Amino acid sequence: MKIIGIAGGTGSGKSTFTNRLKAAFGSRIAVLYHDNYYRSQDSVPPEERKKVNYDHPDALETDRLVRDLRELKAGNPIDSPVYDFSTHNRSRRTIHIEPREIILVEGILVLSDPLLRDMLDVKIFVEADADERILRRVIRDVKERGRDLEGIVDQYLSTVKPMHYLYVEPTRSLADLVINSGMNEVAFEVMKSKIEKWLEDR
Ligand SMILES: Nc1ncnc2c1ncn2[C@@H]1O[C@H](COP(=O)(O)OP(=O)(O)O)[C@@H](O)[C@H]1O
Ligand SMILES: O=c1ccn([C@@H]2O[C@H](COP(=O)(O)O)[C@@H](O)[C@H]2O)c(=O)[nH]1
Repeated sequence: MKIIGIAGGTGSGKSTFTNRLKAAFGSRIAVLYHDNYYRSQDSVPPEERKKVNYDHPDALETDRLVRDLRELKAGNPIDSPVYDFSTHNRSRRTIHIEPREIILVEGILVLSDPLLRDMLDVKIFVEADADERILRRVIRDVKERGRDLEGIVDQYLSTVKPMHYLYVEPTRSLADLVINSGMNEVAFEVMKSKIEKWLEDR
């Protein structure tokens, strides 16, 4: 089994790149989203949840993600948690994931944790200018994550931006490949060929 990590700032194009690879290989690839491993906020009142720093590594249950990857590597299926951004909380649902030859792991901080990073066969960092990333985030968070403009701006300035420069950006230098867009055709072809080769060789 090969594990590919896809990191990068919010709105950089990680999901775009991940989804393109997933679409090319279908059920031969499984995807684990680090976002789904945000900690449960059951004990935090709904109004307080907005103030949590979701861009600090401690907000994520990365040790569970590492355990789940180890299970998949050992040939066992897992039940991944599912996170609901509209309520800032883990949902009651889980996603059953069977072991696959290729696993993609996507999230802003997948290159930050040493245990997780050491499990990755390829480390990718997707970059994009900060202004483009925040503009994309505004549109996405309003349309898909039930947010309002004021809340997005407050959160961006208080936590998302400072944490990006503290924890996300420094992992760029740990990547094997730095790509300038999730739509980058050359990077897509390179990764597609690499995955095809892995699948042929097994
Ligand atoms: N190169 C691009 N050009 C235009 N829009 C893009 C590009 N990359 C991503 N987007 C759009 O920006 C939004 C955020 O991209 P996404 O891949 O979800 O980012 P991330 O997963 O890194 O947060 C999505 O609506 C996506 O369609
Ligand atoms: O309850 C939450 C949990 C996370 N976030 C934000 O999500 C992004 C990471 O997701 P991307 O898809 O990479 O943008 C992170 O910057 C957190 O701030 C949230 O808003 N609420």
